[in-house]
Amino acid sequence: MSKQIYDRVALIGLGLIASSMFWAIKRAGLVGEVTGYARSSETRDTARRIGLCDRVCDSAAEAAEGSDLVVLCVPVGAMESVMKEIAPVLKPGATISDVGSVKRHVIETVQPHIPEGVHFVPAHPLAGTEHSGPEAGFAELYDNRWCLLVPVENSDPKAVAALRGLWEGMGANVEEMEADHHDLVLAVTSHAPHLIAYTMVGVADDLRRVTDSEVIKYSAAGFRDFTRIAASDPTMWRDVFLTNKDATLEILGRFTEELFALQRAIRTGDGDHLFDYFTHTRAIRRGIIEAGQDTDAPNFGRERAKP
Ligand SMILES: NC(=O)c1ccc[n+]([C@@H]2O[C@H](COP(=O)([O-])OP(=O)(O)OC[C@H]3O[C@@H](n4cnc5c(N)ncnc54)[C@H](O)[C@@H]3O)[C@@H](O)[C@H]2O)c1
Ligand SMILES: O=C(O)C(=O)C[C@]1(C(=O)O)C=C[C@@H](O)C=C1
Repeated sequence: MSKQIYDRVALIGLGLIASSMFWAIKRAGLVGEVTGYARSSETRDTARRIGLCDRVCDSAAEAAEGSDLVVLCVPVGAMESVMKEIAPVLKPGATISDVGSVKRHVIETVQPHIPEGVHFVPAHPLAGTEHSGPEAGFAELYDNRWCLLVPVENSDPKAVAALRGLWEGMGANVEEMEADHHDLVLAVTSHAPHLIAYTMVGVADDLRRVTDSEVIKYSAAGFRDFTRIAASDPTMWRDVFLTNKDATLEILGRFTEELFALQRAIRTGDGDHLFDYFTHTRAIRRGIIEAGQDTDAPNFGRERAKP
């Protein structure tokens, strides 16, 4: 039985996420033809050179025309303008999806431009690395990782089912989630942690210790992890914070309160507070492991598997 889910899929924006999708799609033979478009001619040239996409097009509209599924893989702040550009060429019955890290903003800016008869099923794969661009992708990125589908009101069940099939075929575990809830959950699990990592590395640099070779040489795993995360793409993360403002600010507010409490405990020598707090957080980590939910990037850094 054929595993093919769509005849033609267009990937708009050929970076880490789109290139990983392409290799994963090819690995499993999920799509007849994959077209692709990126804004810069340099990226399009690179894509052609490494065989990323069956056909690399010179405009988003050319890539989207005739496609059964178009996936917007650009930074969240660029989704609306791409959607406006491709809207006139979409074929009736096609599905528009995206991979943006924020969902409410994407729905508010993209949905108004979806033509009558075209389906819209936003999505977000919870997998990535600090690398970006067309050469950063690899087929295993989504293996055993979550992909959240965030259907809008009146999303066509068949369009949702087909997209679910595509993500499952790429190796992901799929669940559905409501947009505001998604944005709050991601503010806790991804957005605030990234901001904290950016800050920590910035603070260390202020102290002129990051570039000190001894600090790098002897830095413990915790700080190394911060520097990895703080190397993530500036455009992508600028857009995430500007478009998930409320949830991120709420979580950062709570974070600051907890931090102040810990700061006070250190200043006043309140060892009980510190011990109880760390005992509580250790129990959370152990609970995650016992529930089999440890998502420590098992696929980070693997070689890209060519189709
Ligand atoms: N990197 C991650 O860890 C991760 C994880 C999940 C979801 N996402 C989301 O996926 C999307 C893409 O992220 P990525 O990591 O692949 O980024 P990336 O920087 O690797 O790639 C983005 C691509 O989009 C192109 N682009 C930017 N603006 C464009 C425009 N206006 N028109 C056409 N192309 C344009 C860039 O040239 C680049 O090729 C973002 O919305 C991001 O929030 C990222
Ligand atoms: O593994 C990483 O480097 C990531 O930052 C991936 C990560 C995350 O925070 O978990 C980053 C952004 C996303 O939208 C989804 C996944």
